[in-house]
Amino acid sequence: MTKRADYISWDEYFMGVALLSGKRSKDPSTQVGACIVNQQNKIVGVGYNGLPIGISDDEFPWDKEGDFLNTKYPYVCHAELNAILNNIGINLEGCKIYTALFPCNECSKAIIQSGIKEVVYLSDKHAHKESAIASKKMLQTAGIALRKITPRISEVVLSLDEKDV
Ligand SMILES: O=c1ccn([C@H]2C[C@H](O)[C@@H](COP(=O)(O)O)O2)c(=O)[nH]1
Ligand SMILES: [Zn+2]
Repeated sequence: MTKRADYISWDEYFMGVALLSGKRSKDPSTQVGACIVNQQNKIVGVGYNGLPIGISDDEFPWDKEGDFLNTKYPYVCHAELNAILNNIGINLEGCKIYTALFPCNECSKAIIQSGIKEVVYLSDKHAHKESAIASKKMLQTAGIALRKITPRISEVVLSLDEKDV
């Protein structure tokens, strides 16, 4: 037998893990997942956007508009920050972070401080916002590589049917 040719690339694998993690998010508008990978291509942290531990995602708002305190924005812990905080207890110096959405300025501060050296992202849908502009400025000044990926495949289908294993 010859080996499979249609296996997914490292980028597709790690972005896929980030996206799968994002499926845990309760945010009705934007589900973000992030996956941190070390220099040996080992996953060392994952996260998604969600409320901090102990804060009920049924009691706090998920609205985007209205009075600030009645929106999700002051409460949600972002995917990239969660991935950093959830890491397996190592120094993240030299790691890469895969994230579905280009990190905001607050996540970028945490990325820089943690020693992560590359940000790999899929969507930059908030590029026009001041937070994204500030974020790029900080990441570029800090010498962090930014790479938008365009996967060869548009989806990865996962069957949970035991017969497909
Ligand atoms: O760096 C980021 C930026 C945003 N998020 C999360 C925070 C929110 O839950 C959504 C953004 O909501 P919109 O409805 O698109 O404004 O994404 C994140 O995890 N990381
Ligand atoms: Zn953020």
